[in-house]
Amino acid sequence: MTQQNVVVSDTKPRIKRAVSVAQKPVTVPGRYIQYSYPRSRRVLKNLEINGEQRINSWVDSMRASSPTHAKSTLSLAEEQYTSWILRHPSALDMFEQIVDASQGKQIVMFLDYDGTLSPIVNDPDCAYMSDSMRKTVRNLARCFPTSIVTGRCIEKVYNFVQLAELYYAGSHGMDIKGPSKSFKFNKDKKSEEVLFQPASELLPLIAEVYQELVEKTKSTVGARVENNKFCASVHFRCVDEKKWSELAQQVRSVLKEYPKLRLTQGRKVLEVRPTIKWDKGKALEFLLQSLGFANSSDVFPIYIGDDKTDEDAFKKLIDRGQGLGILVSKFPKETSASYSLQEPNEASIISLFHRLLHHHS
Ligand SMILES: O=P(O)(O)OC[C@H]1O[C@H](O[C@H]2O[C@H](CO)[C@@H](O)[C@H](O)[C@H]2O)[C@H](O)[C@@H](O)[C@@H]1O
Repeated sequence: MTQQNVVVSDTKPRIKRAVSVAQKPVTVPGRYIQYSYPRSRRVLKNLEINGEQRINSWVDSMRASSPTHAKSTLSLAEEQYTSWILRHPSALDMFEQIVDASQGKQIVMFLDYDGTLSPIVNDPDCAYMSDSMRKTVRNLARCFPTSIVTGRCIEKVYNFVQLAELYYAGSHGMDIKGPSKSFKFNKDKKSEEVLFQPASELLPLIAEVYQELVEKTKSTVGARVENNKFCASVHFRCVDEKKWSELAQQVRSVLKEYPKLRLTQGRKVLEVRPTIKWDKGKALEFLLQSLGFANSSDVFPIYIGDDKTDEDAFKKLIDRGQGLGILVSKFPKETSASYSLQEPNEASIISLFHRLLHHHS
């Protein structure tokens, strides 16, 4: 089994790493500065580590994030929060700078779903988006090409979002669809067709591993496996913390038979996905290309996300030297996003969207 990016957990205030890493400023068009982590650190983060060791460290990191453990690090969190927020200031506080940087450029919006457009809840089937968020995203899509980029499969996320005018990149970007031809940003005017499925030949394999994961984990109370078409998600949120190691081992024991699949970590979830080099960052690039901005310097992509998997998109923006990433997080976290938005995310995200719309009108 190969593994990458198995690093972040849900609520853990990862202060020490977040503030101790020396960041290198990267100038981007506009008046502000983005920060990126030194290459050696990025390479280090992506090193594949022995599976067993990795699973143990992941479970340890989840334990440390549970409320009882988190209390002991709270004062540290408070102390160091100020330092983190200086590096990743609130996108609302920096709104004028964002507007200045995007001047004369086409803003293109990329939005993660869970934890960004909808609150994190125990039951993944109940992660509803509010009507006010839907209305605001609809308005946003009238002004700027807008995509949902999510770990969920397109069908599920569409049921929540219900906006036909958006682009959707489901299964961590492995299933990309465009909006119907009636919408103005669909330049090709080809309606609702599949734009890209880079791992389509692995569909039967994912279906098979999903069934095996269901079977293997059924004895663990609270465990849940979600079929996300090109990925499968094993949820830990409702499992007794004492059983997390056991559940992680169950997942690992299934995965070791599937060299074409790998494991990544999200918020109290392990995600099984193809080993192909495709992620939310690649999906962002693909969508920009589909929109006709492949080599354009007149585009300003804004990506908003809350999760480890969104970091690939934040990094892609830094590599392109365009636009900016906004991390939705209550706690300081190691991130390649330039700015932050804090929970309750709905209020702050809607407020940011309203300000963008107001400025555009
Ligand atoms: O890329 P995203 O849109 O952020 O999707 C990532 C995963 O999100 C969902 O799980 C997360 O949200 C659930 C509902 O709030 C929560 O119960 C779970 O603990 C979180 O990990 C979704 O269920 C997964 O399939 C997505 O891959």
